[in-house]
Amino acid sequence: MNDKVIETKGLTKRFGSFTAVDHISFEVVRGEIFGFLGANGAGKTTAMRMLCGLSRPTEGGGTVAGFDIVRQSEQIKRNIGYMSQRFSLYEDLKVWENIRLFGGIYGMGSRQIAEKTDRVLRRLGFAEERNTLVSALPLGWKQKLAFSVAIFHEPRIVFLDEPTGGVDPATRRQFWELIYDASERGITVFVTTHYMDEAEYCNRVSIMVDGAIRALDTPANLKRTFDAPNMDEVFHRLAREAKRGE
Ligand SMILES: Nc1ncnc2c1ncn2[C@@H]1O[C@H](COP(=O)(O)OP(=O)(O)OP(=O)(O)O)[C@@H](O)[C@H]1O
Repeated sequence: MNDKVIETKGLTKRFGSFTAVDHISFEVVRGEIFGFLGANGAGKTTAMRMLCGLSRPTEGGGTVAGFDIVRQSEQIKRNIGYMSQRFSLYEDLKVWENIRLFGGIYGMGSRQIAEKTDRVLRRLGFAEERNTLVSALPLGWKQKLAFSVAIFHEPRIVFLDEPTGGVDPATRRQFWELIYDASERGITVFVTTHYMDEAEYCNRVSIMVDGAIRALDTPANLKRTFDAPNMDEVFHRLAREAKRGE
């Protein structure tokens, strides 16, 4: 089995004469937690949309979960998980209804969904909240539920776009315990974040500056290379090079 869950070569996106993503090439392997960092406007969302089969590269290409991002974008959409702060759960549906809905979208049968729902709710400590409307849950709980829903169909990879925006460090750590669980089960996690404590939790981190990948390594190696005490310092040193304003 191919251990590479993402492989890109020269992946590029231009909007007119503006190059939003500029020839990025990298690989991510099975079970890896890969942090995708960059200042506002660096090109993260544009790159992630291409990886998810939602936007066609202008040049270059790659594979995700074994599928070609240009020719097999439909298969990619069915075989990945996705969660963002902006798009996740339906607030006016109950906890179990959200799970059923997303399980169905990803093609799971009702029997399978029902069995797995119990397991997932128990694991989250949410068994009592099964019939609660999502709108009534605290933000940190919503995020944990949204993550569990995104991986409910056991995709090979889950894309997380700033999944923990707006929550305190203690709740973020609980969220990351779920990420580690998923990674131990072999699910690859591709995560964008603006929180540098989260960057420290990743196996490897890439930092984009003006559309290009400027650094890519483990947090420990990045700190050594840039002679910095923490990822915050590494990030700001590179982000300062950016020509694109906020
Ligand atoms: N559809 C589009 N048409 C023209 N320019 C675009 C389009 N989408 C993105 N851009 C530009 O491409 C650049 C990269 O944007 P992108 O949203 O990928 O950055 P980002 O790193 O995700 O930033 P943020 O952290 O703010 O979400 C920005 O300068 C943005 O204005």
